Amino acid sequence: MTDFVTIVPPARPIEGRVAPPGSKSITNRALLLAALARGTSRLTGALKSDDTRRMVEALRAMGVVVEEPDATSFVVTGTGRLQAPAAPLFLGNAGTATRFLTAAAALVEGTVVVTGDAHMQKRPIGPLVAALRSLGVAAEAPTGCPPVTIHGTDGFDGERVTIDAGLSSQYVSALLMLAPGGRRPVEVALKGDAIGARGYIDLTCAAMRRFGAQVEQRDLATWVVQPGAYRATDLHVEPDASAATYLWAAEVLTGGAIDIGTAPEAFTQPDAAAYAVIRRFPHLPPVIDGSQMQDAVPTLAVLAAFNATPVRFTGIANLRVKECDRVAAMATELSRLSPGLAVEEGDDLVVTPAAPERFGPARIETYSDHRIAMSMALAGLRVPGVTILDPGCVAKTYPDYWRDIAGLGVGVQAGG
Ligand SMILES: O=C(O)C1=C[C@@H](OP(=O)(O)O)[C@@H](O)[C@H](O)C1
Ligand SMILES: C=C(OP(=O)(O)O)C(=O)O
Repeated sequence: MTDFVTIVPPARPIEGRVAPPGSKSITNRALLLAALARGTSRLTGALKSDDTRRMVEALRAMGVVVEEPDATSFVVTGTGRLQAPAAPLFLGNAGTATRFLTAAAALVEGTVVVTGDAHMQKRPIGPLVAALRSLGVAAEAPTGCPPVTIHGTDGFDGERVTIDAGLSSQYVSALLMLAPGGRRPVEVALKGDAIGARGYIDLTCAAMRRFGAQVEQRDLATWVVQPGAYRATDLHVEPDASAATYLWAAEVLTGGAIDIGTAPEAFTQPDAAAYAVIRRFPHLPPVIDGSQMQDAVPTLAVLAAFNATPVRFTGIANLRVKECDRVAAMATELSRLSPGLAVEEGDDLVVTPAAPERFGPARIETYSDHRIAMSMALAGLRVPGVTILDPGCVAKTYPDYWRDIAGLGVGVQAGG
């Protein structure tokens, strides 16, 4: 990939068809559950990107057979057990793979080291490690972030675990997917009932049920999972809702019409809730609670820059522990387009739109964060001379992003 791309504002509204890739969240859940099941599962419509490749490589390192018959399918054959890997599992900056495999490592007989790149080594995992220990799993993460060492014993005896999911809902998903491997029913309880992106827990429960697990939600903060083996199954993965937000936003920013092949209400992922907000552009509400559609916040923040009135984003404190500190990154990068366009206020992001003549060309830092790259490129649909540095970082979840928007008639000039 080139060092940068410069976006050329389209002369006309963008019209056309493009299908976003498969859901990262569902693909990585399904890959793990298929690997834990005995037998062969076929996943179609799946995402193939850095994050899912990390998961696949880790599963292969634990003895799971994963075949790739075509560009969107995985055929996963498990034996019902994961083997201890010969080397640390390196998971790049894939939060889902890192958190889900840290918990699943309790089902291995032997030691597993879960680690990732420099960014991942700054993303907290302490609450998940503490929860595993309370279930009787020997695990340690001396820095509170990966690397994590787990001494698996092919199961665990604990029956109740309380988890502080304030920093990441992925801790809850990881524990839930591990839970059927326990020797007794397991109750997973939230410390407090506040949790960002509750919809990801629903996605986890749906995937678990699809693979034959019995999981029941008792109340807003408690789930009970019965012990039992996962069953191999075939699954068609729906498109990625977070990826869809860029296309929905491109549509309203240019007054165009983009057919993404899936109706907004057909998605089961939480970020699909962003559609209703996006359709209100240029009259976005003055306060947007981003807690239940976190990965869509960078997209919405770019739209806010061209809105009729200012927008405050609340409920986004945990965006600071994503691939980068997204609250700081969006404030800094939006303000390159027009000084003072976005500011941090506590953990909120406040975007105050500027008049069109006050926007100027800018080189946008992306901090190895696919969502900063993909969202800030949308500003280039309105502002001439928006250059996105390190455009290859989109490969984390949407490797064909630049090709797809170019296919809609947007000028994407590669350089470097
Ligand atoms: O469970 C999932 O698939 C995800 C949960 C969210 O993370 P957190 O739970 O860490 O907020 C989201 O940001 C991430 O992209 C995917
Ligand atoms: C936060 C994200 O990813 P993850 O936590 O899975 O690395 C994301 O895709 O925006």
